[in-house]
Amino acid sequence: MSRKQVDHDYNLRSMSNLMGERWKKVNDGGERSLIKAPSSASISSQGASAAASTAAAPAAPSSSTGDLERAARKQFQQDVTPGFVYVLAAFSALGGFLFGYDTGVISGAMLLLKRELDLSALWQEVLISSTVAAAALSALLGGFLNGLFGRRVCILLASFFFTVGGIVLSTAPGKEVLLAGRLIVGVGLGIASMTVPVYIAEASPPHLRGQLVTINTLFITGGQFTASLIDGAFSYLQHDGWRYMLGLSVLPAVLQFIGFLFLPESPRWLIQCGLTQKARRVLSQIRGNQNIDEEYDSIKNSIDEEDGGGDGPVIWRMLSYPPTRRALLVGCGLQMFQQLSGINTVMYYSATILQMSGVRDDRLAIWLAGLATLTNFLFTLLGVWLVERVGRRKLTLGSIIGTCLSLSLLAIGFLMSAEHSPPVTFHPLDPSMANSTCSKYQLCEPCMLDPGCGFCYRENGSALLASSCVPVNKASTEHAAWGRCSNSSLMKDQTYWAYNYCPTSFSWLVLLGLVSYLAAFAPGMGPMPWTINSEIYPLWARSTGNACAAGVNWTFNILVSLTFLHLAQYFTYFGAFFLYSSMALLGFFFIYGCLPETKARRLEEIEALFENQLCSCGATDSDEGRQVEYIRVKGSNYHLSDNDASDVD
Ligand SMILES: O[C@H]1[C@H](O)[C@@H](O)[C@H](O)[C@@H](O)[C@H]1O
Repeated sequence: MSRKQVDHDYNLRSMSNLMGERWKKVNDGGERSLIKAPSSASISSQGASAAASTAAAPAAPSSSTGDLERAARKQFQQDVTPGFVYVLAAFSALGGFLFGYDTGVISGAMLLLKRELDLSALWQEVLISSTVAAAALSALLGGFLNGLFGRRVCILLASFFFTVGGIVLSTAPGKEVLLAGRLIVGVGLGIASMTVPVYIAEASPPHLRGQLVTINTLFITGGQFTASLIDGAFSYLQHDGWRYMLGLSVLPAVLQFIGFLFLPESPRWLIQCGLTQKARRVLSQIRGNQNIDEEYDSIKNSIDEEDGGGDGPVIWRMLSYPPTRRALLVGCGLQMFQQLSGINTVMYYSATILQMSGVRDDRLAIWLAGLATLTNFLFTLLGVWLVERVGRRKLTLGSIIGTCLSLSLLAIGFLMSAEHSPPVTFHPLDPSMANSTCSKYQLCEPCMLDPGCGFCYRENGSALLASSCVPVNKASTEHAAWGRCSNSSLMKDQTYWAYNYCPTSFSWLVLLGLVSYLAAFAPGMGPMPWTINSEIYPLWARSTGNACAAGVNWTFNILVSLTFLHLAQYFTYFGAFFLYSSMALLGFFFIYGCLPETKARRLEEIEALFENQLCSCGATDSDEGRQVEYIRVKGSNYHLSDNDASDVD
């Protein structure tokens, strides 16, 4: 957009972003657009004086309002967002894709791995959780690396780790090397998960920031969906199928690495490092050679004004400076509640839920579980669409309340299934005469919840016949240790082995709960914790804040996954899902009270939103977006780069 055009047109959008900071001086004559100032404490006084002048100003004649609207429309058409920022976001979000792929693919790969490498339950657990544990630690380290080397180098580093990890995994001769590969991938995951949202947020124009950062979560769920397809496809390859599953991640990783050799560093990080000329060049490149004076000055000024909260390590300064302390609490709280709402348990458990609903074939259940990842993906797309329309706060609140309700539905579904649990009617004798606890159970429910037992039954129409509770085969949970269900060739005549579910006529309720859970969680609670964290910290605290929040996400991820089966064993599935539902309810109150709206604000404005006491947001729920009002403007040469703050009279 040329400077000349700016001289003669009104850029409402830019003004909307600017007016939170100051009123622009204009010449005599014509009309003036007034965007209500944000209502945070620091800016409200300006807003108040402006409102007073609005009230005093005579209403603009409708023809002038029409001119203003036409001018604004014209400006919007000219002010198209350059495509480069989308390219940049897409290449960065490949990090999100790898996040989703690498966390999702392991469940399918494990089915083959445990057979081929004869893995014990402990090794399976170690291989699955090592990646998440490594991610938790490296996310924390990522904060330090981000500050030191910049976002671009960190993304290059993450894609390097993903590539090396993928190669190690696909060529691993044994479980020890597999573990090394999983750890390497985990390091990449941690760094990518905290860097990518920050990089996208710092490069995006304010009106698109939420949408572009949310695309990263869309890529995460896209990665999870792709992983479930690849798992399904390669599960037919009994030999070495897992090598392809785990190795395919190398492709997007290499693509991202090559892309980032050409993509620029974040302009905000460059300014922070004093590389101002380079920052200008990069900003201009990202904005498609539009006039960047005003944006550059605004970033530069706010960085110059930042005092960084005093001396000492960044985390200490963040904790001792109230606005960043509050932002950190909100950011980490959001990530914690995201995981405590049980997303990864629900996703992991979807195959079993489907088996409860009558899908008896294991492979079909794996394919259908892909439907759950597809639902998660599609509803994240809805989040991308909604985030700039309804704002982060409303989206997150709506999502968590839906999540809470659908978790209750899931819990009720499990409760009804347990209440109508089929009885054990047949007590076969253990050939080894060992005294198994399984023979004690009178119902399917407690039998299925005991990790050592499973339910073996015959089905005739809707009737269950000769149902027994027998010990599970220690080497594979797919079979019983002995008897009718010990061998697939014996499991004919409609004889089924249910290891972690019970046949039930209430499965539709559970299925309904699963679908509504994903539909509610995916647009808000899935992406918003990442999106909001990328924008709530001032630049000096951004890497550290995101590192801590990502660390909290990964830590609670592992905590929830590792405790689920124990929870289910002690409190039943009903208890476990009811607990997640209560956590979501707590999360609702936390978000209602503490999360301010950050939509359309400049990153540099957002610190002011945390100046008030924590948990005062619910009381001032009005702080959502800006309103456009009209008053008379004197003259039409409002200038974007005119930074003098002598204000409108
Ligand atoms: O935001 C993501 C997303 O919602 C994923 O589906 C989930 O697996 C991750 O744990 C979460 O951080």
